[in-house]
Amino acid sequence: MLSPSETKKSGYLTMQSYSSQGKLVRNGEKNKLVICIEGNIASGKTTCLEYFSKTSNIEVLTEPVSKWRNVRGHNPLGLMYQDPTRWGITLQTYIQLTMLDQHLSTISAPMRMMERSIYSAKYIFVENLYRSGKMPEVDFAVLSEWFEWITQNIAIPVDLIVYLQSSPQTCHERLKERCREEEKIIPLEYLEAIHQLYEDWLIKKTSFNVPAPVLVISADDDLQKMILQYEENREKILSGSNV
Ligand SMILES: Nc1ncnc2c1ncn2[C@@H]1O[C@H](COP(=O)(O)OP(=O)(O)O)[C@@H](O)[C@H]1O
Ligand SMILES: O=c1ccn([C@H]2C[C@H](O)[C@@H](COP(=O)(O)O)O2)c(=O)[nH]1
Repeated sequence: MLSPSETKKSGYLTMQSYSSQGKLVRNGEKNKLVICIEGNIASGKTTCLEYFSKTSNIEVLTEPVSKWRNVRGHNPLGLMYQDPTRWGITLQTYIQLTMLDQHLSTISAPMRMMERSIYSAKYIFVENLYRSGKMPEVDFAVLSEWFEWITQNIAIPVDLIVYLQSSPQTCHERLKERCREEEKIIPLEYLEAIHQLYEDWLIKKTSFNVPAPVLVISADDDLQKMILQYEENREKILSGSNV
């Protein structure tokens, strides 16, 4: 066990020490803001991040989808959509790892905006697979044990969640337009289930712990109107506040 003053170096997980709550924390990044952009598939998260990436002093991290489509020559994202019962745990284990990797990576600017989080991977996507009967109970139990160990032992600070709230119909249209090969088989009902889980988590706050204040932005508008909304909310977002 490390004492509070000790640090450990292991690749990118450098300079960690135990905080007063007994969690591993990253040193030297306490004053940096972390904003997570959350929302349904194709709600416009990447487009939003692209817009804010033009602002100086912001580091933008998009979801590592290319890794999820190619890990050592395998495509766990595609496999999951083809056979969720068999491959759901494979994809979600890898997503949990890659999201943890992003949360723990060194922040290169005063502020980080990142796409989704380790929290939505578990509370939305794993939960959806399990509730829809497509993830065996043992797979859900193993993933849950991993998630609980991680969140109980490692500090994963988030200062603000920006929720791009969109109708499942809008997302379905945009998803068809984007035309990602693996996602061609996603039916509207899948997006409706993801939407409901997001609403219960971030709006009703009835399902799981919400790790940060939530700023809700309606995301059904066209791009021009979205930019107006981003400008209206710029100050709140950049100060990490929802009021
Ligand atoms: N406000 C918008 N109006 C119309 N199309 C949009 C809008 N925002 C994004 N798109 C398009 O919808 C698709 C999904 O957007 P994207 O930003 O990739 O979503 P996400 O990252 O949430 O999955 C892309 O083809 C993108 O160009
Ligand atoms: O935990 C997760 C996170 C994402 N996915 C899937 C959903 C989409 O097909 C892609 C990327 O999501 P975007 O909303 O387009 O960024 O990954 C998942 O299955 N599980």
